[in-house]
This record gives sequence, C-alpha cells and structure tokens, in this order.
Amino acid sequence: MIDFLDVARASCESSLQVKAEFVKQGLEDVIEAADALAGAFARGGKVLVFGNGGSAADAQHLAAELVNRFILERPPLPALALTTDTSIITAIGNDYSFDEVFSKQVKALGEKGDIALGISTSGSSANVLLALEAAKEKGLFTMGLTGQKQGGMTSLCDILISAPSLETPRIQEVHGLVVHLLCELVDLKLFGHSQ
Ligand SMILES: O=C(CO)[C@@H](O)[C@H](O)[C@H](O)[C@H](O)COP(=O)(O)O
Ligand SMILES: [Zn+2]
Repeated sequence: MIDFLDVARASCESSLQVKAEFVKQGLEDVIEAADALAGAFARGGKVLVFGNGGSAADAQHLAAELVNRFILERPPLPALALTTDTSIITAIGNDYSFDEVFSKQVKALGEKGDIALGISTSGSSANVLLALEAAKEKGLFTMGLTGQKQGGMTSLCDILISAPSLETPRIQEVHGLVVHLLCELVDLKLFGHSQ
C-alpha cells in the first residue's frame, strides 16, 4: 500500500533540498536579473514574460505583482504576460504554429530597452526559445528561468537563472520563489525599501 505521508514527506524534503542548493549558488543571478529589470523600468522599458503550463502561471504571477503591487505601495510597473490573450494565441497557433505563439507577440510588442523573460523548466520548449530568439533579433535584453538542463536557453539568455534540479515540479517551486525575490529586489532598488 502507498504510504501517502511518506510520499508527501519525500517531495517536501526534495523541494527543500533543491531550494537550499539554489540559495547557495543561484542568488547572484537573481540579483543581477533584478538589477536589469529595475534599470529597464527606470529607463521606461517594460518586461514581456512567457512560458507554458505552470510556467505560464508563473509568468502571469510575476506580471500581476509588477503591474499591481508586491508588498509595498508603489506605482505600477510595466509587465505583460504573453500567455493570456486566447484570441491571439489561438489565431497564431491555428494559422501558423504553436511554436510561434510567443515570438509573434514579441515581434509585435517588444521594443529596444524592454526585457524578454522566458520560463521553461526543460529549457527546450520551442515557443519559448523562438520568442527569446525574436527578442534578441529586436535588440531586447533577454533573461530566462530554467532548470539544471538549461537546453537551448543558455545561448539565448543574457541572464539565466537555473534551479538545480531535473524535476519539473521542484524546478517550478524554485521559480515561484524567484518570482517573489525579483519583485522584492526590484521594489527595493526602485523605491528604497522592501517591507
Ligand atoms: O506545471 C507543470 C508540471 O509541474 C506542467 O503544466 C508544465 O508546466 C508543462 O508540462 C509545460 O509544458 C512544460 O514546459 P517546459 O517547462 O519544459 O518549458
Ligand atoms: Zn506544475
């Protein structure tokens, strides 16, 4: 019989372990990414965020915190998740291919001075890679959230934040933390306080 307590405990342990490892080796990349975001916002740029499945949810989570607020009262910051407009996504998916659902939006909305942030736990989702490629072609600064494998994101991201795991859920749990860290550090850099 399955011992559900054991299963849940093992997943929690593994999540904690991956986060502990990330705290040891990943925080400098997070600070660099927060610097880039704060700098882009200060200069009038915006961030375009995209990913699939749970990473689409992470993209929307980040955009929501930036546009609305995180913990502090502060002015709205310009962020757009490219995962939310079903008319755009179905039209591109239907007429061209699902691989282009984010890249076409980057081509339409991305401007020099903006940041493109792709989220992929495998680093190999074609629509995320094509969008980062399109962003590079348009002169945007590119950033990625990925896992241990990194896939094609290594060569396409100016800053790449990697969660040290090969398991999608564990990687996503680190990405959730990174989303909140980015919001906290951007607030601190732009508005001088974090709580
Ligand atoms: O949330 C999960 C699994 O935890 C899934 O929805 C997962 O995000 C989807 O399978 C994605 O399509 C995976 O894409 P990627 O992270 O490899 O780019
Ligand atoms: Zn998930």
